[in-house]
Amino acid sequence: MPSSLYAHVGIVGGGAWGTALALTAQRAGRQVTLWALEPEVVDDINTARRNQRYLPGHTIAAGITATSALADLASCDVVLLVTPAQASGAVARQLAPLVPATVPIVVCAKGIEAAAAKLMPAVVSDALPGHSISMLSGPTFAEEVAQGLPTAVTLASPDRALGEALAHALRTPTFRPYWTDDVTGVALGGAIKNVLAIACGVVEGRKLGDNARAAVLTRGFAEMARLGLAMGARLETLAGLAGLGDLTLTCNGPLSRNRSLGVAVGQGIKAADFLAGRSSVAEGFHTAPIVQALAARHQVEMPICAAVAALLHDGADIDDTIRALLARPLKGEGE
Ligand SMILES: NC(=O)c1ccc[n+]([C@@H]2O[C@H](COP(=O)([O-])OP(=O)(O)OC[C@H]3O[C@@H](n4cnc5c(N)ncnc54)[C@H](O)[C@@H]3O)[C@@H](O)[C@H]2O)c1
Ligand SMILES: O=P(O)(O)OC[C@H](O)CO
Repeated sequence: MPSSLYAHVGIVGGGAWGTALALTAQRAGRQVTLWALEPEVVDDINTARRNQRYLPGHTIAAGITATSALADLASCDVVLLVTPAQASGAVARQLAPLVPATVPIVVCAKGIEAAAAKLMPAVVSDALPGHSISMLSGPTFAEEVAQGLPTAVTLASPDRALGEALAHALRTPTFRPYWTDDVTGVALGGAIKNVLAIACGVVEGRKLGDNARAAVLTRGFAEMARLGLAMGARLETLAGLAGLGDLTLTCNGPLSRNRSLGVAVGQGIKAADFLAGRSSVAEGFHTAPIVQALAARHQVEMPICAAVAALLHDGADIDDTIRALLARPLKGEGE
């Protein structure tokens, strides 16, 4: 019996993930209104029942209506914000006069805003004062979710009852949300795993071996945990679906755009050249330097993330960077 709460779900963002979440919400028995930036995506969904540009190969069910007008989300019971991190603040500010403050917002972007080095919940809360801001994250390749393959996510809400109600509203037989009140942990885990997935991609592209990938993943998680604890996140969240779970998926799964960027960089291709002409987002590219700023602010060491930022943004030599990482002074594992 589907939950009767949150019967009408608004989704902002017609990319791969917004579209997969629209399919999920519809399967969960919701009426769905999906806002997309590109008029041709709106038209493709409403007329051909597909999103050829961002999620080809899936039929968009009739219960999903696409729109170019954010005002059409005014009557939704909940809004999922599924735009890239760097665009989410601006889009949320456009929503402010349109959507009543009683409507909860669920942020699904995995990044950190560059301008103020702020996590997504703070960015969206500034833009939409009075709204309750939740985060949905976890190991979720849009393609697999769209196929209806089994997937578990974390839904973080400041209010436990809200998180529980949203989880029930979005659950399907194959989409299983767990709830938590650790919004910071979920926001941070989803952002940092993208940077570490680029690092694992570099290992792959440079043919450094499976040992090296396991080392990067594990020591990368130590970096995530260090910053997370300094920022008030809980270790159980970082070790959960939105942290370690997503890190494992993205570092190993060939579907990851972040990992693919890292593979290209490891093969000697410049990040800018790899990303040129792509309309899909690799959030870790933007997140890497911001993580550096946060690490400095909170006085924690994050050498793998720093190496990724240097490779992507400072033109650092790849072999020198790898050598320097390995040559760092030895230390105790828990230090
Ligand atoms: N694709 C996935 O498997 C997946 C899974 C979980 C989370 N996410 C996260 O969801 C977010 C969206 O990613 P995606 O994969 O759906 O996108 P995508 O790469 O498929 O497409 C890019 C999207 O960004 C939109 N966009 C670009 N500039 C914009 C702007 N200025 N204002 C509004 N929209 C703009 C485009 O219209 C398009 O919808 C990212 O933070 C990503 O990390 C993605
Ligand atoms: O393709 P990526 O690297 O953006 O990863 C997609 C999702 O975040 C995986 O959970």
